[in-house]
Amino acid sequence: MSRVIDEVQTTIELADWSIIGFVVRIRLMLKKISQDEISKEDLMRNLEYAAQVLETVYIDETRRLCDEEDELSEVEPDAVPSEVRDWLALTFTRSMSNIKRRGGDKPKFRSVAHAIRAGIMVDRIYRRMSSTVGLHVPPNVLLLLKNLDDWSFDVFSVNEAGDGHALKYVGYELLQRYDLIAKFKINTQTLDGFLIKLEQGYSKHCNPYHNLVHAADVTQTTHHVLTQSGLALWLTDLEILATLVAAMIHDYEHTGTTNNFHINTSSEVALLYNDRAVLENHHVSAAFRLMKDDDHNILTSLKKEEYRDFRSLVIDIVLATDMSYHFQQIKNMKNLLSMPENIDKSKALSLIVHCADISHPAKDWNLHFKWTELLIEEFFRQATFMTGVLLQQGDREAEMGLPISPLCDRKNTMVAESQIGFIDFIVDPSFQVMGDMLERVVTPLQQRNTISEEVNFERADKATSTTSLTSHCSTPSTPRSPDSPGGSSLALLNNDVTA
Ligand SMILES: Nc1nc2c(ncn2[C@@H]2O[C@H](COP(=O)(O)O)[C@@H](O)[C@H]2O)c(=O)[nH]1
Ligand SMILES: [Mg+2]
Ligand SMILES: [Zn+2]
Repeated sequence: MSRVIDEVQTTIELADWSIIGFVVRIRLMLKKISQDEISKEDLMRNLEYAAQVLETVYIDETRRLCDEEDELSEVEPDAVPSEVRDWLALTFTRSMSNIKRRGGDKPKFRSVAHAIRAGIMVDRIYRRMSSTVGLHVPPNVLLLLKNLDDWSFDVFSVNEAGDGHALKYVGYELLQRYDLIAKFKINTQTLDGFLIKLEQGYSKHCNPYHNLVHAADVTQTTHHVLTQSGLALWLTDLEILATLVAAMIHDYEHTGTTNNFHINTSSEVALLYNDRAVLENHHVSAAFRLMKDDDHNILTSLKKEEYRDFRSLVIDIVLATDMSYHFQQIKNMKNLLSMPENIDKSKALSLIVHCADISHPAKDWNLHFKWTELLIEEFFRQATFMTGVLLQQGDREAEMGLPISPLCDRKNTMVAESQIGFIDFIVDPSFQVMGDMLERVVTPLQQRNTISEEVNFERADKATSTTSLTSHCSTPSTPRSPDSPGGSSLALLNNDVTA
């Protein structure tokens, strides 16, 4: 048996890459089919490729083994799972019979043994590949994820359909759509572990609002802005990864209490971070600590410099979600926009995530209403960080002789009025500035893109009169494809974008 395994191992090494490519293609196809995203031509091309790989592997394997003794007795057919056996029957039987017919012989028992060995080989490869192939996403979640590009994407439904794993599914799907899992060689098991740990951190304090659903919501909204504005087209993969990860972790291990509450009660974290951006410092620090574990380190393929840039951008973005920095942030961006200088990349991305963080009042009424109820509930019933006793923050503040925080007094809070204030003074101005910033950054790039495309069209027209027209629109509805431009996106923003 061990000799058979050794042989299979050798074959795996020889056939590894073509089979890996084949398995990945099959998995991708399955996913695309389930999402109705594959054309007939693509499907046929991929099936043709799969058939070629299988035939080549089979023929090589058969040739290599044709002089050996029949070793079926050494192979345990039970070791081959039924799906693999079914698949073998469908795929290999015809090739085998063709080969046999060519030789004029009857099919030999040995061929069956080879087929079973090939089955074991594929099964082993599949098992090894399971750490790099996709996570299992339930079909009803997949269906909902079709709307992932929408402004009013219903993250609550995804959470429900996904058994409370909205962050895992939204996070995974987005990294997949931008092809970041492949580009940064992120091991799927590690990613799974990382996302699960994030979800656990978000669930630590049972917050009605600052939980994993909010993190998924902010990540999806960030994605919407990046893609619908066209900004993603000019970002590097590393910058997109950093922005999405920053959105995912931006409230990690939120205590369900405000920064002011931490400061007023001299909590451990307030002492640790000297009353400055207390929660935000904790979110980002705890998340990087998590990513230091081998089992949760999704950044293993990053070079030293890449890691440094990634870390710096994530820290900037998360710290900028501190609401006490809001007015300063808006003022700084307005100043930048009034000057001809380039827009700083980290400031642009920080503003996008900050806007995503306060975006629910700009979404469908049902979503906004739900978020508001949850936030108000959290303001009312704050679990204390230090004692674990469930009390209203307002009650605790009264008990401790502290002034009661705005919106934390269940009896005296006027929800509608305070929401109008929040929308008029915080949300609306933020979105105005973000719109101006996006216009300033994206428009010149779009113009340049259109001009260069027109030049290309003219050239192409001269070369051939049958050139088909393609879209000039540079605002994508889905993330850019792996081979679209973007190698030095933010360098472009920094160096080239002026008023
Ligand atoms: N009064 C309201 N405040 C809101 C609402 N939605 C969000 N917020 C505030 O913004 C911050 C966002 O930062 P986060 O990282 O903590 O999520 C949040 O804490 C609230 O203070 C709202 O509808 N009304
Ligand atoms: Mg926060
Ligand atoms: Zn938040």
